[in-house]
Amino acid sequence: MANSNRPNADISHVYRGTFIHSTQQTALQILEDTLLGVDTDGKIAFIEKGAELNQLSQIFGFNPSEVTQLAQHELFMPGLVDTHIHAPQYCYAGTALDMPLLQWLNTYTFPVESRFKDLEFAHRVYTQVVQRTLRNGTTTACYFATIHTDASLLLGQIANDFGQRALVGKVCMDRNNSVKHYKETNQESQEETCRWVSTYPLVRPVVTPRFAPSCTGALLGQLGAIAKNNNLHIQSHISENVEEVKLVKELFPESESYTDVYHKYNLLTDKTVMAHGCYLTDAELALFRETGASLSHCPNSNISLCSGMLDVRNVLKHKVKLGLGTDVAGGYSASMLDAVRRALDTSKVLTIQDPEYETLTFEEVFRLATLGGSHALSLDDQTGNFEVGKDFDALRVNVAAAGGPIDMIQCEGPKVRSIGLNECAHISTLINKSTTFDFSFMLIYHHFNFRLFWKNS
Ligand SMILES: Nc1nc2[nH]cnc2c(=O)[nH]1
Ligand SMILES: [Zn+2]
Repeated sequence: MANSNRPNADISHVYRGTFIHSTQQTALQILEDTLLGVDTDGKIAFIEKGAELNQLSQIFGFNPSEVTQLAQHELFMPGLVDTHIHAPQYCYAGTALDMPLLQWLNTYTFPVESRFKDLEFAHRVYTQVVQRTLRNGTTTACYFATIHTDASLLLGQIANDFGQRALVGKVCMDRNNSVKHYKETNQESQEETCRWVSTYPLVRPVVTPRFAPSCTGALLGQLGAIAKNNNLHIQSHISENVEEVKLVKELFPESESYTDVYHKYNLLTDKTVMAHGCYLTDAELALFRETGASLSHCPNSNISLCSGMLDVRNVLKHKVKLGLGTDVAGGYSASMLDAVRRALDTSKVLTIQDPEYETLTFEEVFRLATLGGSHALSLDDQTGNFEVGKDFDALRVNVAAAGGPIDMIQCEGPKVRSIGLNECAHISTLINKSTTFDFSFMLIYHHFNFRLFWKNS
């Protein structure tokens, strides 16, 4: 039995069945007939083989008859981590994808985001995005809100009330020549960020310069200082599209690169997550690695806005922390399962272009959507996989749920070793491996209290 267990913990729940997750060493580990104990604080107290039941029940003082046994077609996997999503943009997700980034921001995004001054409207949209992402299995989300502090506070409150682990950023921008009413003065942005940081009650605040073109150097420097003085997370966008990279060169001629702009203003730290990075050079990736900053790969958005394709293999080679993001509404789907599929698609397109290119495996992308995301957000001490001491933040998956998206086909054949389910709805004992998946979920969280959500939605 592993000596990392915590025998003094008070156990509130014990589950027995199949657990799948990622570790640093193994992209997808399948633990069959496994026992996992959760303590009264919602933390994992032990994870052991089913055969150890009697011994564990004595050490931890629980009754073996109270163990929750998963059915044959059920499994637990870690909650999905969306490392980059714009909560206000959920209200137009799936529309308005007919322009490249900078025109798209000016034409659709800024006018819509300016409406979030209206708290009633914000409440409606933010409730919907939190509920929807939870239903899709996102138990941790790193949100951009808008420039409005009170509406951003509301988003944090709503995520907390529904039990979603959230990082939330009040967007900062003191530069906007196209939609002039949707920006702050430098002083407002600074003062409101400080108010945001100090009044934020529950969920973690993130310092959020929208991206370099929306901020003056002065504001970037002030935000870097606020993050440093309060040891805060930072999020922004980088090198998403060619025109944007060119614009940054013009706006910040003294900087060596886009990455250098953020670095100069102390915005690249081991608590920074930057979305996209499609056009980063190897030297810029090395700077990410050096500073401990991470990237959020948002493949749906990159394709939908015709921005580019991230070479994930190269990012991994540079040992830069990497998670997946939906980037709603540049990405049209609020589902991390979609992000998994699009990440695989993009990788395969890169292989079509260059047959030597080492395509990502399903297992690697599963890891990006779970452990990779928690690592990218510096939350890997709390979530991302099933390790003793982490929160039990899990999805209970029933692949045979009545009315669910998957048909079970029983036939003779090799045992399924890989949890890769096809959207066209087969998991059969003949399919050894496939690339995409769709689940019937039951979400179980223990990170605040025991909460049970949307059964099989
Ligand atoms: N995809 C995307 N890129 C951005 N760059 C700056 N703002 C945005 C945004 O809202 N979405
Ligand atoms: Zn974005």
